[in-house]
Amino acid sequence: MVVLAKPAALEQITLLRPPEPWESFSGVPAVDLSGPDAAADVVRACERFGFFSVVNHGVPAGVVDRLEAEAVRFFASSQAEKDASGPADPFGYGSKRIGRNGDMGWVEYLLLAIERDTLSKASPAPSTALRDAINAYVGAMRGLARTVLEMVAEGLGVSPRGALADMVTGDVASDQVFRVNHYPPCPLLQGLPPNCSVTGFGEHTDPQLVSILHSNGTPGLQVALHDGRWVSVPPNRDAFFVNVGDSLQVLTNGRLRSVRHRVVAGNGLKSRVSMIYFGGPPLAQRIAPLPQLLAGTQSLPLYRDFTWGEYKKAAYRSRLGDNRLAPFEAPPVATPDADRHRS
Ligand SMILES: C=C1C[C@]23C[C@@]1(O)CC[C@H]2[C@@]12CC[C@H](O)[C@@](C)(C(=O)O1)[C@H]2[C@@H]3C(=O)O
Ligand SMILES: O=C(O)CCC(=O)C(=O)O
Ligand SMILES: [Fe+2]
Repeated sequence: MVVLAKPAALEQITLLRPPEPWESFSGVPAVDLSGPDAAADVVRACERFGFFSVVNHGVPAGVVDRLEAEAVRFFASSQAEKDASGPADPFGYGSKRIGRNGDMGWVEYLLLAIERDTLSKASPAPSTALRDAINAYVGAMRGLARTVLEMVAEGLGVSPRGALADMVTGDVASDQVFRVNHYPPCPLLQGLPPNCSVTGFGEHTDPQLVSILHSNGTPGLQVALHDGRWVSVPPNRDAFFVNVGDSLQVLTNGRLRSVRHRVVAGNGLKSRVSMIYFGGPPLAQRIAPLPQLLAGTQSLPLYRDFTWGEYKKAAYRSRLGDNRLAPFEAPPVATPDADRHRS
């Protein structure tokens, strides 16, 4: 049988989205990390949205600006130069294909593995300047991830305060990933109504504990609220955005829920550039509802125990939009009432 490759133009047309209202959401919680109530504010934001921005975070603007400038330089280089760092499998330069299972987006990216606080030697090194800028940035993101996870533990009453943070930034080498995404303006949208868009990065949840995102001033990120409504997140160059990931959902037995999010590329002239640090634990880390959060409550564990390595393997076999936690949910407990109905 001859299998015909899907023509590129067709692939692009399937990324076109029907016109939709772009409701810019003013309700994204902004947590002041230097404030006295930061821990409680972080937990409240995680419970309500699984998503929030942080300000007064202590990350020098120069670290962010330097990486953004190097990233822009990399994506502006020739296709042959970029392809020399690819294909992303999973690490390296990728264009339009996201993951290995058929997902596509109007995006090009660098996906890189981090070892402790530097770019892994196995990751491609596009240029020394980019590598140095990434290392400085990732060092800052590890610090921010630590602060946020310590605040989550404190706000939830989990001790020690470093219990969650140590999973990502502790002594044992953890599974951290770093991604720089570039969403160029899409020529398919020229001449279409202004509320038309293309899928930049399809809807999904992040598998790790937390992800920390920064973007330039171009909008495009949308998050799903708990009532299912999708809203656009106004960009803020001075802030970082934090996503609760699937693993933190399990560790907190569903009290914090991972946020579904996506990126749409609109009809504007400006590219969107985003950089995201994904804080995952060591492969052998057991992921299960924390006993401290179950003690003294009527709650049963909603998930069975698994290791991050098992979850990651399953995640990388899934499609972007899949509910990756469903196969890890605990089987329903038989109650006398349920038994009566069965007999
Ligand atoms: C389609 C996929 C891309 C992804 C691996 C997966 O099979 C499902 C999860 C995806 C995701 C989403 C968050 C991060 O961007 C990412 C690096 C991750 O850890 O999980 C991507 C994966 C990827 O791009 O390879
Ligand atoms: O590029 C963005 O703003 C978000 C991308 C994203 O969600 C991801 O890479 O997992
Ligand atoms: Fe994501």
